[in-house]
Amino acid sequence: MDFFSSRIIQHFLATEPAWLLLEILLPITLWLGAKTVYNLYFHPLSHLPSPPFASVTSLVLVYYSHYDLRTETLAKWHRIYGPIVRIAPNEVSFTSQKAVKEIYQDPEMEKCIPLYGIFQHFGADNAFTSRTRHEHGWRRKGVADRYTLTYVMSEEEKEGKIRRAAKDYCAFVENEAVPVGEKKNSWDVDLYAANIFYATDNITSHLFGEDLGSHALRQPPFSSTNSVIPADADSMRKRIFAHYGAALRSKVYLYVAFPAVMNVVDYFRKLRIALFPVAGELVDGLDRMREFGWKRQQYLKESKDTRTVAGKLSMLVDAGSREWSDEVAGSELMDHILAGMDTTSDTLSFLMYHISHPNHESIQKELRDELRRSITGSPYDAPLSLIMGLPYLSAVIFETLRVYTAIPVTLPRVVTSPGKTIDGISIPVGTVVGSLAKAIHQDDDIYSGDGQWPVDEFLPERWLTRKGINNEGERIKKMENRLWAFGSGARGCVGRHLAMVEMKVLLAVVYWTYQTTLVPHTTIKLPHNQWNQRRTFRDTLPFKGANGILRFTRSV
Ligand code: HEM
Repeated sequence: MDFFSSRIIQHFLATEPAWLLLEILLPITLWLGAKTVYNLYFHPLSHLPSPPFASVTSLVLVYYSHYDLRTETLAKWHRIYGPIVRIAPNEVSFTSQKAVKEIYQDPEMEKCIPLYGIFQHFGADNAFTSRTRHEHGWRRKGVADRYTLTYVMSEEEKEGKIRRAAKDYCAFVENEAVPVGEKKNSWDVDLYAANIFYATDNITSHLFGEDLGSHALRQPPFSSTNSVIPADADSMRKRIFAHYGAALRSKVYLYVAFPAVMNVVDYFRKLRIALFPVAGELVDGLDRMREFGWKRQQYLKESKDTRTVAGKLSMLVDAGSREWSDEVAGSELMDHILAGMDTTSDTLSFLMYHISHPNHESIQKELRDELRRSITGSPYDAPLSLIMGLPYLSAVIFETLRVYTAIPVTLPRVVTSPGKTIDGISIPVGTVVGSLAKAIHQDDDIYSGDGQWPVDEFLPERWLTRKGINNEGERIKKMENRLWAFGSGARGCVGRHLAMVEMKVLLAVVYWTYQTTLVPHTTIKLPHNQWNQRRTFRDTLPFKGANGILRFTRSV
């Protein structure tokens, strides 16, 4: 070793700097050149269409991701290059229905780790982060029965928790938002706050029961000496605002582009958690939510109320099953909290913002007319089945999920079995493949109604049956089947029915009661920076630079 290093040092001292530089740069250049030639001409994916440089280096995608342009760029590439695009040397994006089926319904496809690993909690995987179908299947089975449409509907019909949360929402608007004018019928509302409080109260009450829910919209209805039950709504609100840390989540693209490097980063993250379990994670805003979930789960172990998701999981832990432990159950519950907060509230925010714009007044009017026509008494007491069946309300939500998909990005999977073909193309083991809702939802054949409704416009009427035209039911069924806002296959969204019930109930109550409009100028200072910080809002909102305030005026 000494001999070797002294030879290197001698060589280093004896060589002209220019030559030295050449000696270093030449092998690097040759290596890069060889890799470029390989990627362009000899790689098994080299025959696929690809934008300039994308098939040579992942840095092209990293560049677009860094500037929040990845999703838009991929959708554009698909428009130019067709349904199969090689978007990086080792990554292919697909949009056809056949491909989506072959990727997301194939149990041998694995989740792209370490990307999904960053959603682990308490050092444990959950259904969402599980890599293989074996790791995923039993976790999903443990919770799935608490999220079927029948279960969600019958719980709501019996308990009315979601409708109570909608009532809390209106109380929040009228008691806590900023009043406008003298008439006492108009309020300027921090839309992000109202919607995320609503979504969080709902998912936490579904997971832990109403008493142990987050109570962010209204003060807890009772005083309690139990430290698990929040003493006031304010502390919960602060927790919610802080949950979306800048942390690793905003850099997810690095996990796909540089898995080896991110594996090292991940190793140290896991080491920290292993050394300091639970408390080791209490380092950012998200950890305060973790603390919230963990405490409730521990508390619920005593109550044995198996109607809630947490109660059901406690039962599985108690039953001594090999797989379920406190940490695994905690990780699952925590994932549901996070998965149920932003997605549902962002969708609501996009929708409400869109229909509050002066150009889209007619959509809001049509929605209100339908609600006023159909719901005769108080909207809080309207039968759930009536709300769920309203065609225009459904159409507006479907169109929002299509145009402003809360998760519009690629859902990456890794090919693990040799001989895999997708859309007729043979894909080597180790390739990252995926699809993205943003591109799928632009499918002209499915969504344009033979050119009547351009796919890049927000037109709820595409979801309604036209009079005097045959096969309208079939046309709409096809659109619903192609709608990919909730993903698909065994790993598609488990909470989709809960989300749909929450959204329909809130929109029915709000648009029965109020008219909402944009507020171009406001002096209100928001107690959070979500409108600037979050990629979803920065990229997706129809009104970039939106101030986040919506005016609610009681309808006469
Ligand atoms: C509008 C609202 C929602 C949207 C757009 C949405 C979207 C999605 C999507 C696209 C996936 C698939 C991710 C992937 O394959 O990588 C997913 C998975 C998931 N979602 Fe949702 N979601 C919503 C609401 C909810 C709610 C309310 C919950 C409450 C529990 C929830 C829980 C989950 C879970 C646990 C998974 C992982 C499922 C698994 O891997 O087995 N989501 N969601």
